[in-house]
Amino acid sequence: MTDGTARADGRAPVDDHALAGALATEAGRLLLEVRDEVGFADGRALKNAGDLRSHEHLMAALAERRPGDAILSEEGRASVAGKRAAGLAGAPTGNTADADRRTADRVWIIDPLDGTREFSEEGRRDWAVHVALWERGRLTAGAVALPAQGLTLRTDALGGAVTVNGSRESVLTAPAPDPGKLRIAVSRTRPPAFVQRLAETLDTDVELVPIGSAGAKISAVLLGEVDAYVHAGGQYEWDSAAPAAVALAAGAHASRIDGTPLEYNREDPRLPDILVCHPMSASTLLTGIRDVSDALPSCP
Ligand SMILES: Nc1ncnc2c1ncn2[C@@H]1O[C@H](COP(=O)(O)O)[C@@H](OP(=O)(O)O)[C@H]1O
Ligand SMILES: [Mg+2]
Repeated sequence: MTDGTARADGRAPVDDHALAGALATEAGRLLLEVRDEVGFADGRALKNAGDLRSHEHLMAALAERRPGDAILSEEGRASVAGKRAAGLAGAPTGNTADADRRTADRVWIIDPLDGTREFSEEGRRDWAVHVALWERGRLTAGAVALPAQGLTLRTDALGGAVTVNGSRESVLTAPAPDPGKLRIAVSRTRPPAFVQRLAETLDTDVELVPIGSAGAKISAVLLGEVDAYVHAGGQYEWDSAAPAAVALAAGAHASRIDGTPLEYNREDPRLPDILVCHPMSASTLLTGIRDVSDALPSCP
């Protein structure tokens, strides 16, 4: 879908891929400003300001550019609205009602600030903005901005993916791993307990690489900085929708850790585990995960 041809505001029509990329990049720029304005002395204040500013920017931009679409944002849930209204920041704009979202044809699934903890730590670059589009059962577009790295990774209208660095765009293809070696990205703060056992089980040299943010970890796989991302124990649709959309478009494997597909726009947004890697590594990792069998997901 595009904006249409004749726009009163003179803006050129933009496809969903370019729109996702532009919105994630813009929100990322705002987040860099928030870091400068608020500073790092009060981590909680910085996290709250970042979450809210990015959320409000994305909600307003989507309402303007795609007014008929539903939205599921981490920060637009009723539970978050209550918490924020009670605090300093004021209540955020709410998501589309669940019943309407569940029957909508087009749903934007957004995480205004993924890796909130890392965002609040001076010098860290592993945090992201996620903007994904789900249409009638599948992810059709997605963008992950890595503002502190000056990059946005996004899907494109040809069914592939690109890396955007300022005005430069280059084709993004998931790189194959070097033989005999596997660098597995894990959460810095909540690495799944079984991953160490998995590393010992595999018949290859495994290095576990702690990185913050699901979007930054999946981007690291796509940029060849690591070879896989394994997570279990808890996560939500907004944590993985946009990076999974980009990963699949870039030719990577992205699934639950039992190999079943990642599913989005469900009634319950919990999506607790994920594996992203090059397709060449998928069966080794899925088999290894199955062998350390208590790792298999407790599906919500
Ligand atoms: N066990 C868990 N339960 C719920 N959310 C989790 C989780 N582990 C990771 N996440 C979420 O997944 C994202 C990436 O986490 P991590 O950096 O630890 O890998 C974070 O999103 P947010 O930063 O948007 O809250 C984090 O909250
Ligand atoms: Mg998140």
